Amino acid sequence: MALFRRSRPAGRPAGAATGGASPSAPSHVAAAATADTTDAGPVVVRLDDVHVTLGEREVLRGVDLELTEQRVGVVGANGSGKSTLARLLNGLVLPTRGRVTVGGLDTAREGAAVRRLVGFVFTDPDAQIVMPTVAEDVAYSLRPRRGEPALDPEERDAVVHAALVERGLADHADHPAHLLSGGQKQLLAITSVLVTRPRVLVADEPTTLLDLRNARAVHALLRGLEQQVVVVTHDLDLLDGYDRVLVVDGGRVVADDEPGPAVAWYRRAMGAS
Ligand SMILES: Nc1ncnc2c1ncn2[C@@H]1O[C@H](COP(=O)(O)OP(=O)(O)OP(=O)(O)O)[C@@H](O)[C@H]1O
Repeated sequence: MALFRRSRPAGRPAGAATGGASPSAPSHVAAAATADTTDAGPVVVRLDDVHVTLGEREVLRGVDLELTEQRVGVVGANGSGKSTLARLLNGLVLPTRGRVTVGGLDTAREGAAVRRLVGFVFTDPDAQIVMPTVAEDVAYSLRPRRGEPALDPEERDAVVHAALVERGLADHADHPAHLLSGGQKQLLAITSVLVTRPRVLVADEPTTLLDLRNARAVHALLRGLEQQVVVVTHDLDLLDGYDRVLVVDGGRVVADDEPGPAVAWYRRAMGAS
């Protein structure tokens, strides 16, 4: 792919809630999630000359970005480096060269604090559902972290219940998580991430395993969140209304624009229009 002129507009600033009130998190969770940045304004995600080598292969090659928008989409061909880029944002992958910061926190040195700010949703919810029942899985996210007091069980259960009600999963609270449908599992995985109230949510192809109706439901959920959202997807139509779309190719961000021009450029580059 040829490099695309980077004409990214400023985009709508993040910070303003777009609806979808979150269940109230216990005070220590909320405090942990916001301890490292000011509450006002967006969390600034910065990548400075980031290179990532995995095995013998340089998967990302000199990525510079500053993300502050409420809704950012990431698209690109298979193997282009999208997942690697997404995983950098909460320290699941660290740069081989360069630096990634979130709210001023360096992912390489302050990974735990970064992960309180940035929640991550995987493609396959089975990869992130860890407890036997639906309610237990959400409660697991509220376990005390190092140096923090454990939650009062009643308070924890109330937070879990509110989160399940909000996502339409309350009737399944005591059901085995592995018996949920694919769409319900992804909702559970997202609920378990959101219950800790991250300020940024990164989702790596969260709808790839879902049918059209569930895919749309998950995208609608992501759209309505108060958090900043960065979503990797092959589902180009669902990026309508996003603030910014990045096109990744060969380990570089080759286009960076509003959804209309970025997606049109990507379709042309893929020979699909
Ligand atoms: N641990 C690893 N060791 C070696 N190479 C890896 C490793 N992880 C990923 N890669 C390679 O890095 C490249 C980019 O992978 P990545 O998963 O970021 O791509 P992607 O754009 O998300 O692809 P897809 O759309 O298929 O999910 C791929 O060629 C992949 O094979």
